[in-house]
Amino acid sequence: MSIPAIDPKAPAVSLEGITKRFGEFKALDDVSLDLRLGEIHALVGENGAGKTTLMKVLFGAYQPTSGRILLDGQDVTPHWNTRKAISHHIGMVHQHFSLVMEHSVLDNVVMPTLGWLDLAPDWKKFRSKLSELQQSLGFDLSPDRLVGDLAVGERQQVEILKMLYQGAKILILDEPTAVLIPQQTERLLKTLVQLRELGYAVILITHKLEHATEYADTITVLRSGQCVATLSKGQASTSEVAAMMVKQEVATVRQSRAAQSDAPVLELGGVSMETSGVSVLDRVSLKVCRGEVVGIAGVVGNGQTELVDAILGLRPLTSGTVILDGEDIGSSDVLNRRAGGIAHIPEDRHAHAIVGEMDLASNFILGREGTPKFSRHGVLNRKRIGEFARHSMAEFDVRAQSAGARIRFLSGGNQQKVVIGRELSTQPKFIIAHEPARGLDFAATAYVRSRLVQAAEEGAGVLLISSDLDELVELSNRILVICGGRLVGALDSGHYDPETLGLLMAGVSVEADASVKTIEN
Ligand SMILES: Nc1ncnc2c1ncn2[C@@H]1O[C@H](COP(=O)(O)OP(=O)(O)OP(=O)(O)O)[C@@H](O)[C@H]1O
Repeated sequence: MSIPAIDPKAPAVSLEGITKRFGEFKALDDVSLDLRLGEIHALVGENGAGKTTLMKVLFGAYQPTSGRILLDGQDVTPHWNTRKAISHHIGMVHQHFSLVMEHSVLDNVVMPTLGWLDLAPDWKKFRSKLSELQQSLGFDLSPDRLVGDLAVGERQQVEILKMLYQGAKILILDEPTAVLIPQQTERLLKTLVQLRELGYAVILITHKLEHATEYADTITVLRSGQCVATLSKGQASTSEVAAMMVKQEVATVRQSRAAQSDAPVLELGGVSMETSGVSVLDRVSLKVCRGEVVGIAGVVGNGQTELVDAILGLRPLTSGTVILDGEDIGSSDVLNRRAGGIAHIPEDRHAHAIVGEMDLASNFILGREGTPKFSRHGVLNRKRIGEFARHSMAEFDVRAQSAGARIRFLSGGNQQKVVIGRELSTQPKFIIAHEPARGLDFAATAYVRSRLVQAAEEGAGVLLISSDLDELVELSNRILVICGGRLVGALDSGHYDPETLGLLMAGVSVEADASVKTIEN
């Protein structure tokens, strides 16, 4: 029997007329997409456009309501599921990694491939196979390290290794750069290009449109569950793709123009913190005044999370003072600090900001259930909570079926908008915004940034902690640089030189002019 030649141009996967309903709601409406081996295919669209849902259909996590999934021309739709998808060489890295933190890199990569009957697994062989795989990708993870001890970029490498080890040739990555710092992002994109050269097909769900226009061979644009364009490389510019994605006007973002007062709304004096005897914050002193946005730049893991914990009262200080609006709040607990006017947009919404099983309305008032606005004599005023939620949904453009929908069924970006809406609607004196635009599409990002500036102009002080330098430069009236738990530099607006910022972030001392203050403790 002769072996049929494979046409490299033929689609490896075709999704034909996929419709997906959740109850009455149509998340996907007759969407088609062809994916070829040896291509990077970007999938772009606003928050809630249906990108993840479409890929979950391909990965077998959702059954389509109608439409067909074709692999090499064969209809595999009936009873399609994740197990079958993996056996047909399809792999997916979700927005939230599915790794076992207490297990090693080797265990995480190999275990999913072991069956119940593998009574004497050959770990030596697995180890060398993993090592070969790492070499071919230029990864250098110790197989014995616990995944819980790895940085987020390294965990993502484990997810990629896991997919490839399982034999995936069609790789789906859902917003892989959302959690990465710029250097890691560049690294990941290089890996994807390398995989394309090796003949793999990569589907890249992304809000970074420049990544789509620069790296993808094909771009599919989704809007409100429909495919509005399929573009070849070079066919559209980043701003043209952006225009295809949105219906509404995109907010313009600029720095706060509020008259800068000298009265600090938040003041830290010599704040230090230790974890198991190791210094994680070292004599941090800073002031945030009403009307200003102060940016904190730093490589992730240099004390940003601890800084937030110190301000919120989540962990004890070894020394130092925390003053809110002239009042020493060092001995107040978290609830009292929040009641005193601190709002917090946390970096990890799943761990710290939403309760997935609760509905949207309950999430909109989380932490304020007991206030007179929403309850009386311990009984929740459901009508008022519902009205408040519907009003907030409209104001913050949260797209969901209703205020009664469980929040875990919302798209990632819409969940983030709920958190931001909840925190800003308390008219706080001081806002800690930690990676506020993570997972948001570009229009929502612009909107959230403009709302933070608006909050500052209305009199709040904002501390913006971000790994996105563009965001810091765009919004901050001043930028402070944190490295190794210490503030090491302060830059004034108009003097944000990326090179100086990068050097300070890396802990390298710089020759500074008057606009850059290096901070010596
Ligand atoms: N299991 C589910 N039940 C109900 N509705 C759902 C479910 N999964 C997704 N949806 C809805 O389908 C729509 C599309 O969601 P999806 O997660 O695919 O969007 P997305 O384009 O990936 O957005 P984002 O960029 O914010 O991640 C959203 O309105 C979401 O609320």
